[in-house]
Amino acid sequence: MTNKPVQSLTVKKVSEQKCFDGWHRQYSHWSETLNCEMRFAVYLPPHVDDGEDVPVLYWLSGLTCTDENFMQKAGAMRLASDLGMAIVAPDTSPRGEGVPDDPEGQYDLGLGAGFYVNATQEPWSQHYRMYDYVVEELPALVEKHFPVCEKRSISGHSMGGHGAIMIALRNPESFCSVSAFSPICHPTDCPWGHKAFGAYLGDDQSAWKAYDSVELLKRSNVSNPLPILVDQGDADGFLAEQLKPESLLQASAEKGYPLSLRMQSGYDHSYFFIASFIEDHLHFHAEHLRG
Ligand SMILES: N[C@@H](CCC(=O)N[C@@H](CS)C(=O)NCC(=O)O)C(=O)O
Repeated sequence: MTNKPVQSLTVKKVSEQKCFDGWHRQYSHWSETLNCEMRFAVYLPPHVDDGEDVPVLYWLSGLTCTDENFMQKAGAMRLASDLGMAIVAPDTSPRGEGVPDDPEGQYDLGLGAGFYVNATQEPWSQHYRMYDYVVEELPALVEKHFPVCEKRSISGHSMGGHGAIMIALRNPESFCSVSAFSPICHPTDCPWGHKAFGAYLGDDQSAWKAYDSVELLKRSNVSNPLPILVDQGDADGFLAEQLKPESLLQASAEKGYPLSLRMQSGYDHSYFFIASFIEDHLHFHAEHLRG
């Protein structure tokens, strides 16, 4: 049994490294939303040591990741330090004893595969509420414990790219900009989405649409659109079957919603691709966070 702490919204520092004059830290905390102990990572630029409140970029990772993949592989911290931007990277699912996993042990359901939705089906619904965690609990924790201002942007990769675009389209007032690498653009129309949404949300596919970026874009308000930047490698092995950026592009064209989709020649699905373009994304967000 997990020991549930009496006080919510408390955090415990579990690691700390100085990096480009700022700090990379990991924190653990009890999540009321996910009903388990969680860990997240934060990069704080040197500006916070001078008493400045900084804007935050939330980063959502893909299948199999934890809070560590982005921080260790993307190479984002040098520029985040220069730009005075904090980065917060949560885990990709609830974790720990009593949290169910895919009965078949596959990587694309259960642990490491929360898909940023609120599960409604057994056995998932007690813990798999990553939508509420990212939209509500995590920002509340971050804004309570770190010297950040209320300016937020969001980005992510693959399953996390789906999470970033979907969450931003559902909460446009909460973010200044959104970007994604290789996002799962249309989860209601690909095998990863069918497997996860079927398990977490049930067989009624009308319930899936609330978490599908293409469906959300079709229904979005274009009068004040959020800036969206998407990078996609054309040598990505998941592109045709799972990612479907052409569906997002078509919805944005039909709706008249501005979207910048850049196809990048020769790049695959890995963090080598993310590392190659992360600085463009940080500059993009910095521009909109400043505005
Ligand atoms: N090839 C992986 C598929 C999962 C995958 O490619 N995960 C991506 C996100 S969808 C990732 O970022 N992996 C971790 C890493 O590269 O550090 C597998 O079969 O386990």
